[in-house]
Amino acid sequence: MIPPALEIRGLVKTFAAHRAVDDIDLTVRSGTFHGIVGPNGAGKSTTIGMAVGLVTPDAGEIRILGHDARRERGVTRALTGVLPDGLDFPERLTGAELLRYSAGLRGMPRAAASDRAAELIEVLGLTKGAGTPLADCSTGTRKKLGLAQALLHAPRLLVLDEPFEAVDPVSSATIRRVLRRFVAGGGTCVLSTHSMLLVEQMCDEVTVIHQGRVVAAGTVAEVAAGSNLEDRFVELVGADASGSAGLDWLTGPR
Ligand SMILES: Nc1ncnc2c1ncn2[C@@H]1O[C@H](COP(=O)(O)OP(=O)(O)OP(=O)(O)O)[C@@H](O)[C@H]1O
Repeated sequence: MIPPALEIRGLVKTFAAHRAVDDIDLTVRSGTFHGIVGPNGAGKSTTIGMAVGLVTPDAGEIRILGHDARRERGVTRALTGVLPDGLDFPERLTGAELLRYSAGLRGMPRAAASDRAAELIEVLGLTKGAGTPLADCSTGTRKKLGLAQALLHAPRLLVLDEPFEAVDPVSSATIRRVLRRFVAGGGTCVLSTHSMLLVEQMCDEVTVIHQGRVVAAGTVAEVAAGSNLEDRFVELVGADASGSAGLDWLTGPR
């Protein structure tokens, strides 16, 4: 039996007195698209960061395709491609240099890395970004370069933190096609997003996180529970009427 692409048990992370991730369990089946959703500050990025080794957990177990992420760090790192929150890049490198640098860090043969990088640059519309220092690239271009970096070594598990944020609709359509082909070819993709439409269109399963805890998980239809996902999400994370009162200085007659 194929092990889950990602299996998280009892994950905990506390920042000062704030428990950002509070005993999270999460299973991502191999060969699926899995969405992680939750309001701002819910703990999505912290969970993803721990899953891929960028944030140290206080407690919990993480397995990637059956391998213990702590004890078999080299193996899990090779199996995983990551688009992290924040995109902390070496800012003086150009996009093409970033991809060469990443390939070098992963020990990829130079010729293969160069061919793959050229293809990713072409497919993702990164010709300009490839020759521009990262510091001078637009937010969307940086996102696409981050995605190219995550794909370059042909991982089996892709973990993407808000991959479509700031990306234009044409590039977004391209990225969706690439990701669908990746999953159709047996890969697994986990992504965090604020777009319920995206989850409905792309994901097989979804996990809803609220205040550091999983409040719902299952197929998109199961979580939506007969409603549309957006309405169900608002219900799950506590619908309120913020915005309908106050601000009279802004909304009243002048
Ligand atoms: N390095 C840190 N130091 C202190 N607090 C942190 C740190 N990283 C995250 N937090 C806090 O942990 C909580 C969860 O943050 P996280 O970024 O995981 O949420 P998120 O669900 O990804 O939010 P968003 O949708 O706004 O990106 C927040 O209250 C945040 O302020």
